[in-house]
Amino acid sequence: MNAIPIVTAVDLRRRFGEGEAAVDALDGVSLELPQGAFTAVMGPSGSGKSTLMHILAGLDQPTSGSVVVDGVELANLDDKKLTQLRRDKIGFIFQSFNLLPVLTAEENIVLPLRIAGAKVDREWLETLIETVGLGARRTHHPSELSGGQQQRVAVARALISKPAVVFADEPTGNLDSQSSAEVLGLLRRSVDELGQTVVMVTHDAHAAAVADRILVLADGQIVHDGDAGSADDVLDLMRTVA
Ligand SMILES: Nc1ncnc2c1ncn2[C@@H]1O[C@H](COP(=O)(O)OP(=O)(O)OP(=O)(O)O)[C@@H](O)[C@H]1O
Repeated sequence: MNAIPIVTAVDLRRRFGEGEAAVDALDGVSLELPQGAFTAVMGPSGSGKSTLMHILAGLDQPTSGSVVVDGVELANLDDKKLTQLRRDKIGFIFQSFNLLPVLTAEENIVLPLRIAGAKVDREWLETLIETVGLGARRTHHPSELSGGQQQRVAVARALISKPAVVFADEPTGNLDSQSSAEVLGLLRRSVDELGQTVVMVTHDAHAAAVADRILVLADGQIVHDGDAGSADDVLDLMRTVA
């Protein structure tokens, strides 16, 4: 594993609300995500997983603490520069696919580049379409695709700009087990074959076992950080720490 951190967070705190109603969603989280690693983030509902992802991806600001993505301190960026950084360096995959229904699979994949006014690297597009196994369905619209196929389009869309890091928030949450396995296999290959850095929130031990490393959050703090191991190892881990 390459040791260069693509994402570094130091003492992140995020408080929602004020006074007696205040919730500390993150309560002092520090971490480094090395390049070319697949990290799963687990933990009980309400432990701060989504809040952490949103802050690492520049979608939400911490109450205190710092985030550096690919050498850039997010707190130093104005809105325009932050939007640009998210566009250039970060890919997202959501539970609900978030594809545009009026666009074909291929048009959805290249949409981030079109929005940015950036040129489409045709060779890379072909590689991605091939890798995600959508060659025969590139002109289909999302309504003509299965959930698994839609999520594969979303994975290709997240990778099209060759981002420094891909954040996936429960990417298999809406999929059956076979489609889940396909999407997880795809994320795994993006790490192994393309050197992609991937961070994935999941509740599923089988999904987490595909990662290299597992972070477990509880009450806004990291309570475990270690190698992923097998699905049974992950289940044991969740029983003991969360
Ligand atoms: N916008 C908000 N306003 C107020 N409280 C919030 C907000 N977002 C999150 N919280 C609170 O912060 C805590 C952490 O929420 P978060 O969504 O990060 O947890 P999670 O681990 O992702 O949960 P889940 O697994 O259910 O998605 C929770 O107590 C939640 O109610």
